[in-house]
Amino acid sequence: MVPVYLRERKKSMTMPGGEPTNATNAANATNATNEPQASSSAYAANREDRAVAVHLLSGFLGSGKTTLLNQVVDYYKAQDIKVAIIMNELGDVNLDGQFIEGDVPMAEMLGGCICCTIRSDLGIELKELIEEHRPDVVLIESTGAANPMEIIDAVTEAALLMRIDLRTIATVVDGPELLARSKRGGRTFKLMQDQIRCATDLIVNKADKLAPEELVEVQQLARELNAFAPLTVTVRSVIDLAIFDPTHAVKPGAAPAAADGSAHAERAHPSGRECGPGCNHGDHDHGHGHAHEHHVHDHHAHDHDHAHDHGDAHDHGDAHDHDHTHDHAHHAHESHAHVMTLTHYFAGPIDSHDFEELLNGLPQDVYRAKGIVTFSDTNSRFLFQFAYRETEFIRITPQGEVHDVAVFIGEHFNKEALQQRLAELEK
Ligand SMILES: Nc1nc2c(ncn2[C@@H]2O[C@H](COP(=O)(O)OP(=O)(O)OP(=O)(O)O)[C@@H](O)[C@H]2O)c(=O)[nH]1
Repeated sequence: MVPVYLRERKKSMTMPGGEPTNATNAANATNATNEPQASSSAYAANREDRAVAVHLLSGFLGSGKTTLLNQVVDYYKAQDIKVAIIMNELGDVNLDGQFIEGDVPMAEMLGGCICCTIRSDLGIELKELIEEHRPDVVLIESTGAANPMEIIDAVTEAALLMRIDLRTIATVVDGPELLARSKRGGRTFKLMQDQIRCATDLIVNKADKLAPEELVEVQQLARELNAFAPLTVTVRSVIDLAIFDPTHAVKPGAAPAAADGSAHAERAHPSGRECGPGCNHGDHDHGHGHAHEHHVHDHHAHDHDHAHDHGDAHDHGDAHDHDHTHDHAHHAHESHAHVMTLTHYFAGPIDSHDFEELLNGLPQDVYRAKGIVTFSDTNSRFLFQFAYRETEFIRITPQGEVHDVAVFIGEHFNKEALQQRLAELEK
């Protein structure tokens, strides 16, 4: 048995697209070619005078955030726009970051989630990154388990310390997974809903895995949660990257024109753009420049709204959080405290068939895994990606020292049993 996909790693992480559905074709047909805008070089020349644009990439585990991030990085590099990255992983290793080219400054925030356990570090990381590297743009890729509202808070708080401008909250929606979770309910579905509500831009990804009628259903679901954000249906997160263009003007205190050219209402998001009705920041009246002063006083209101925001009858995870003095970080953590990780470092090469068998037999509760493995039978190293029962193997030739490691993410799975199975592979 040969691994499902074997592909040579390209220099960039951008993946080739799958077979798009008709709907995706239609959506992508409206996309621009992602050619740099003419004014970008002039923009780069004036970098000392401006606030640093910050874009947040949100979306559930394995939805396609890194796939998007790699495209955005390439887009910036082609325009001489200096980009820096903050990558946050629940596990102890940053596998995605290993394939970002070395000249892109990157801060790794590992072993916790920036929306709760290491939230206070985000401002520090941002400040250090900006002071040291003076980027034009910072991309923040949060963990898929993060509640974006908390990250928005952290970024806007950081704006008290430095000139930054939160422009975009792009939420990548795993189309098939959203659909499946919408039938089951539960905390993960609630988290996905929060991520959609807070988006200024919605990217409904993995359209290649949806039948046309399912695609319609997913779009309706997303639209019910967030009627304002421009929505693009994608395969491999391929979108019109103009929303990330730093010359893409954002009028202070108001939503800019959408990527599709439509106008937005005046209700202000911390990014200056529009978000869904359940996103508490819609009520904050944040605008660029003066938004942040108001923000720190609004935490009680935020907690209050968030705690009462139970669209999901099955979800009792936050039910006790009605106490307004409740700690912010703890509160955020409640929304994904059920998500757990296991990081395993391999002692040596393993058999590819045995490993594939292990992945295929993972319990349903493990919904994401990724890592680097060396196969004894193929004598090559591979990056593997396992997202919702689908596995990809990509042949890699890492530069420098890279460990063989696997990170598993899921809910209440039996860590010991999995650890034992992994150990057996090494025998
Ligand atoms: N079939 C299909 N697979 C996709 C698509 N987009 C991304 N993938 C695959 O889904 C897996 C996860 O993609 P990533 O971009 O790493 O997802 P992520 O959101 O960054 O994942 P985390 O960092 O773990 O939260 C990878 O194997 C991708 O190649 C898509 O449109 N269709």
